[in-house]
Parts: sequence; C-alpha cells; structure tokens
Amino acid sequence: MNRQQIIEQIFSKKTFLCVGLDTDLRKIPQFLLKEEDPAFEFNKQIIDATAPYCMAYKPNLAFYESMGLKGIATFEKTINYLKENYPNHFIIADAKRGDIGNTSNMYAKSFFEDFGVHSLTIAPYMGEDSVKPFLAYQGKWVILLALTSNAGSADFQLTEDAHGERLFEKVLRKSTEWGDKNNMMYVVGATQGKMFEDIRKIVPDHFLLVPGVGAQGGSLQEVCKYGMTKECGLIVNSSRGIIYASQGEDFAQAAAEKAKALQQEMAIELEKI
Ligand SMILES: O=C(O)c1cc(=O)[nH]c(=O)n1[C@@H]1O[C@H](COP(=O)(O)O)[C@@H](O)[C@H]1O
Repeated sequence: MNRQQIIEQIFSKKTFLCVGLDTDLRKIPQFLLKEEDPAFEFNKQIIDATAPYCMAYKPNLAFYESMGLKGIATFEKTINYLKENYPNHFIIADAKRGDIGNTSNMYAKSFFEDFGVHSLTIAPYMGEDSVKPFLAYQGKWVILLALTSNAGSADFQLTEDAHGERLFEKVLRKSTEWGDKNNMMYVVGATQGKMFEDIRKIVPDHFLLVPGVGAQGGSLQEVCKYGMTKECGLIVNSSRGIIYASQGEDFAQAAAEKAKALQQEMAIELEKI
C-alpha cells in the first residue's frame, strides 16, 4: 500500500485510527473460549465491527507468540482475514524487530513475503545494516521506533549528547539517509505531547504511528495540534481502550462505539487542515 493510497483512505473515511489487536485470552469475553480458536474469533468480530471507523490494524506479535504455535496460526489467519475482507486497511505487524543484516533479511522475508503485511515496527538500535533489509522491499513500510510512549523513553531516547542533540533526534536525522517518506514512518508516543513540534522540524512530511491514546492517557488533540500535517501524517493507535470495551456478549458493538467516538474526534481534526 503506497503513501497516496494511505492518504486517500484517511480523507475518504475521515479517520486515521489504527485498532490495535493486542488479543489476550485472559481479557477477551470468556464465552469465546469454547471456540476452536478463541483469539481469531475475537479478532474477526472486532475487525468486522470496527472496520468502518479505522484505516489500519496493528496486531502486536507478543500477544500471538505468547500462545505458542497456535498463536502464530491465529496471527496468520488474522492477516489473511484482513487481506481478503478489508484490502484497503493498512496492516502493521508490531514486532519491533531489527538485528544484523543477515538476520534482518530473514525477519523481512517472514513478515513481508510469508505473512504479507504492509509494514513492520523496527527498533533502530543496531543501525543502518539492521534496517536496510526491510527497506529493500518495494511497496512495504518500515516503522522505526523514534520516541516511545513509555516512561523508559527517558533512559536513552531523551538523553542529550554534548551538542544538545537528543538520541531520538539522532535516530530521525540519520534514518532519513536510509529511507524516505514513501517507505518509512516513525513511532512517536501520544504521551510525548509537545515533543511532536520538535519531531516535525526534522521529519515534516513522514507519517507517524502514534500509540498511547486511551489506556496510556495520551491526548489526541495535543498530538494533532503539534504533529498533524497537510496530508494528516498521523496514524493513531488504540488497543485496550477499544478492544476490551466490554467483556459481555456486546463486546464487538462496544468496541465499535469506542472506535466511532475516536473517529468522530479525528474527523473534527481533519476538518482543520
Ligand atoms: O510500537 C508500538 O506500537 C508501541 C510503541 C510505543 O512507544 N508504545 C506502545 O504502546 N506501542 C504499542 O502500542 C500498543 C498500545 O496499546 P494500548 O496502550 O492498549 O492502546 C501496544 O501494542 C504497544 O506495544
């Protein structure tokens, strides 16, 4: 899926919402546990209910890998379900990969060729040769961690060098030599508020994947105020705040309502462009 197609989805559906499929068997409605693949059944119903209000889905691999081989099969079935039924939705595998080139090659093959997702989250820590193998895939996206939503982002990402440059700024500057706005996005946590202003000075046009609204307390309005561009430039994720809105029979409907509420806030922000 290319940049123009992503932008078209956002403006035609008036949403830049990504629903995070962080599917945890302990948190899904317990009556689903009688199904042969409860996590897939949950995902399917959440996807069908929320699809009108979002333009992307982000299954986080940790939740699937924690269920062993069966979980990997659930992940694959979920990707296939999305591709068959919602081909215009952008699929982000949140796996935070990155290793020596030889190993990154295998990660890239796995996610881009075998699972066939559109994009993958990547940790930049190992540098250029760990990221380049992912960028070698035409039409696919690398989503590089820049400034994450958690408190630990202060430990490394926000630290400054002798010239006052922060590590996340170095990641942004350096990585723009490897890819561009057509094949690279950055993760910036919604909890980072005004920091979006500084980020836009370095990457004015790149899309940002923004997790941290909802359960982590980030403000959509603040993210938009400092991070939005003329082409929107944002994909905002919410996982728990949407998919666990209810544990009852009405769980999918409740998720749809949460997604719709965010979509309506997003439509107002898009009007301002
Ligand atoms: O890469 C991510 O998606 C990510 C980066 C980050 O800085 N913070 C962050 O929360 N995430 C992921 O985004 C999702 C947030 O989930 P909720 O807090 O439930 O909305 C989880 O899958 C996290 O792993």
